[in-house]
Amino acid sequence: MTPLVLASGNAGKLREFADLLAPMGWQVHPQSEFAVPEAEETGLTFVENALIKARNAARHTGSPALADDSGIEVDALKGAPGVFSARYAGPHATDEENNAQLLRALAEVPEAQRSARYWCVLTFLRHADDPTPVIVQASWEGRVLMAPEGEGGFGYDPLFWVPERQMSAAALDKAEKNKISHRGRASALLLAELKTRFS
Ligand SMILES: O=c1nc[nH]c2c1ncn2[C@H]1C[C@H](O)[C@@H](COP(=O)(O)OP(=O)(O)OP(=O)(O)O)O1
Ligand SMILES: [Mg+2]
Repeated sequence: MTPLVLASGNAGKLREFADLLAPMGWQVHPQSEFAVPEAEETGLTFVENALIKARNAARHTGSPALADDSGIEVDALKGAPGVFSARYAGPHATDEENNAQLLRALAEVPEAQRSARYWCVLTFLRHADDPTPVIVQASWEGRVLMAPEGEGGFGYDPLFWVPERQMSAAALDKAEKNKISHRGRASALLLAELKTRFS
């Protein structure tokens, strides 16, 4: 069977996708296994960046590729950091640096005005020149906490309060996060669309 290349270098995403894509019954390999060079994320939208990443991986491997472009949109910051979430504190920022940057930006903002949501766009390309990629997206509503809470997850999860569970995303267990998150719901949409189109 042709392997599917997962066009991401983010260990947190890769862990979540291991479970989320299991129902696909497809052999999924992270792009690191093929030494795919990192693509420059020059898009202004999640869709553009996800296409750039999937195309780059498909081009370098000759295999179908799936990419995830995601981030957090904070209302009090007019949607920032958005597509720049991974680079919020600088071009090679760590999760801790990005979280510290977000807390600084929101230092004067009270709890009631800290609404935010995660976005996740997934793109699937059969090959690098695929003119009809599968594109799905989903969001997840929450709020930015005043201080980090919880030990799990990755990225902004310690700062992301999940109203429907009354805990931070980092305090959710991983199956629970996958059930309700932006990535979990985008993955469900992707699997449904792949089934309709290709079976
Ligand atoms: O469920 C999540 N829980 C916490 N944080 C999250 C989540 N989902 C996205 N995020 C944050 C991480 C990063 O700051 C940015 C994604 O940036 P994004 O460019 O899509 O990913 P990345 O550069 O880490 O890896 P790659 O591009 O190789 O997939 O949003
Ligand atoms: Mg990235």
